[in-house]
This record gives sequence, C-alpha cells and structure tokens, in this order.
Amino acid sequence: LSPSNGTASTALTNYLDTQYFGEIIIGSPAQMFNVVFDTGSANLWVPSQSCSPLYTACFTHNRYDASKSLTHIHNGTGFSIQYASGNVRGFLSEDIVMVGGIPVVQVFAEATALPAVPFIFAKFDGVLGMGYPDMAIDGITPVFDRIMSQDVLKEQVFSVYYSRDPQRIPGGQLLLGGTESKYYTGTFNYNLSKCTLFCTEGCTAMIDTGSSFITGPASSVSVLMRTIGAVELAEGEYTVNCDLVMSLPIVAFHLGGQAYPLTQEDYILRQSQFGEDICTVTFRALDIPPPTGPVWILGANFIARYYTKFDRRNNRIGFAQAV
Ligand SMILES: COCCCC[C@@](O)(c1ccccc1-c1ccccc1)[C@@H]1CCCN(C(=O)[C@H]2C[C@@H](N)[C@@H](O)C2)C1
Repeated sequence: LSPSNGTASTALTNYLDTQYFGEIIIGSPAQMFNVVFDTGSANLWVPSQSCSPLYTACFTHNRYDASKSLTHIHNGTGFSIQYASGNVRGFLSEDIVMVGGIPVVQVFAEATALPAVPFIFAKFDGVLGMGYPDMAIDGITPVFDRIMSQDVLKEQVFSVYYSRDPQRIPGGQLLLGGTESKYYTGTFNYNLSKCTLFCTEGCTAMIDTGSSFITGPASSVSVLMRTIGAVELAEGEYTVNCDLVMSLPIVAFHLGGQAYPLTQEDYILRQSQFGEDICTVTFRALDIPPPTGPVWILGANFIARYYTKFDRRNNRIGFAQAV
C-alpha cells in the first residue's frame, strides 16, 4: 500500500493471454498464493493442506496450512462453489489476507475437492472473487468490500490492466483505489448499469476478469461466426484459417451508446500446435439461462484492449483505451 496516494497495486502474470493472476498472502507467517482476481464471482478459496493427495490438482498447487498460521481462526462450515467447469468443495476458515499489502481478516474457503479438469491446467492456485456481495456464497463479505470498509483507499474503485503480450512484464495490474495512467490513454467512457448490445433481445453484458474469452448467446455467436467465415471446431469453439486473419472484419460491442471495436488482433488467438498455426476465435457460444441470461460475458481479451475501472462508489464500469 503506497501510503502517499491510497492505492494498492498487485502485479499480474499473463499466461498465454488466457490466464491472468497475481500473488496474495494468507496467514502469519506469510503463505503465498497465486489467485485469479475474478469479477464474475465473490468468494476467496485456495487449495487446502487437508485436500486428499488423490486430488492431483491440489497436489500440484500451493496449499493453505492452518496449523502453521498463528492468526488462523477455525470455522469449519461446509463450502461449495459452482463454476461453468464444475464445482469446488471445501470448508471455511478465517485468517489475515493481504492484497497489494492491505491486510484484512477474511473468511475464505479451503478447497479439499478440486476437480482435475480444469484445475490441473491452472497456473494459479485459487480464485479471489471481486464481484458484488450478493454473488457471495454463504453470505461471506468479499475481500474488496472488507478493504473498502477500512477507508484506506483514495477511491472506492479498482482497475484492471491485462497486457496483450505474453512477453511483457508485468503481464497486467490490479490497482485498488484508483487507475494507473501509464496503462491507458484518453478518457473513461462509463456504461449504463444495464448495457444493451446488438443482439435483438436487448441482452446485457458483464465484464468478467475471470473469463479468458468473450461468450455470448449461441444464436448471436453463430451468426457472427458465419459472417467472419469461422468454423465450429468443438462445442461452441470456432477457428479460422490463419491465412485469412488479416481480412477479418472489425467486431464492435455497443455499451452505453459507446462503440468498443475489436480488431482481429484482439479476437484471434494464434497458437502453434505440432508446428502448425491454429487461429482460434476468442468468441464462445454460451447460453446462460434467464434471469441472468441471455448475457454477453466480456473477458480477458476485451479487457486487454479496454482498460477497465470498476467503480463501486457509483456502481458503474469505465473503459479507456489500454496501452
Ligand atoms: C483471466 O484469467 C482467467 C482464468 C482462467 C479461467 C478458466 O479458463 C480456467 C482455466 C484453466 C483452469 C481453471 C480455470 C478456472 C476455473 C474456474 C474458476 C476460475 C478459473 C475457466 C475455465 C472454465 C470456464 N471459466 C469460468 O467459468 C470462469 C468464469 C469466471 N467468472 C470464474 O468464475 C470461472 C473460465
């Protein structure tokens, strides 16, 4: 926490433009964990020392050891959180959690059942939910809400920078309490709380720092894919011929009356597999049922282009051109 200006910065790692995560500390003495700062959820969990070694994904990640922390407070309540990829189960504990150098006494979950898929592919240990309290399982006050109630931040906001270049250090930044001028140009445009997109049903969008890609209603995504000549490879996953990438159109999202264009650089993920280039389109079809859906989820590749300010004071989201 830089005392001068009431902000707290956490450097993020960018793994292949698909996983962005940063370091937090839990307990005394410090136990370090890499976590995804996820605006699509609102709970903190990390793998537990008491996770059975049968769960490979626990074994290959840092695990919280309550018996080694002098500030650990027992809770023991059961915990389970459901993601699109399956659920994570465990039990609640309480301890000092440090984010960007700010300490909070936090109730979090120790994961004792961590599904191998997808967590054996995770370069991070756990998830720190940055979403609203009404998303929190077991009514636990989220980390950022506890930090805001300490009145140590200059502004009740946090900002996210995701770099587009895996070689760039740092791979991103989470800034609590303000915005980092070196990561954006121009001014912020704010969206209305309920932003509509080009889809006819006037669906909404959510900005999700914990999603790698952009997902949208299957009907709209398939129209978009047909327009750009992409072919469906696996369920909801599309690819294009790498030679045609340069001729792909710009795709713009309209949020709060403002256009947010994405170029092919922003929405094509070029990976080489077995020596040949695969060009994956980073739009995915995902039908989320009402009342939440239909909804577009704008993930990392959108945030990498548009530096995002989550303004909790005014309940709005601001975007500026990312550097
Ligand atoms: C930008 O960094 C993204 C981190 C990767 C996210 C992710 O790609 C992932 C990859 C490998 C291993 C684990 C996880 C992963 C899985 C669960 C939680 C957090 C990370 C997720 C894969 C499944 C679908 N998905 C979500 O539902 C995500 C949606 C989001 N809101 C979360 O709540 C779950 C994204």
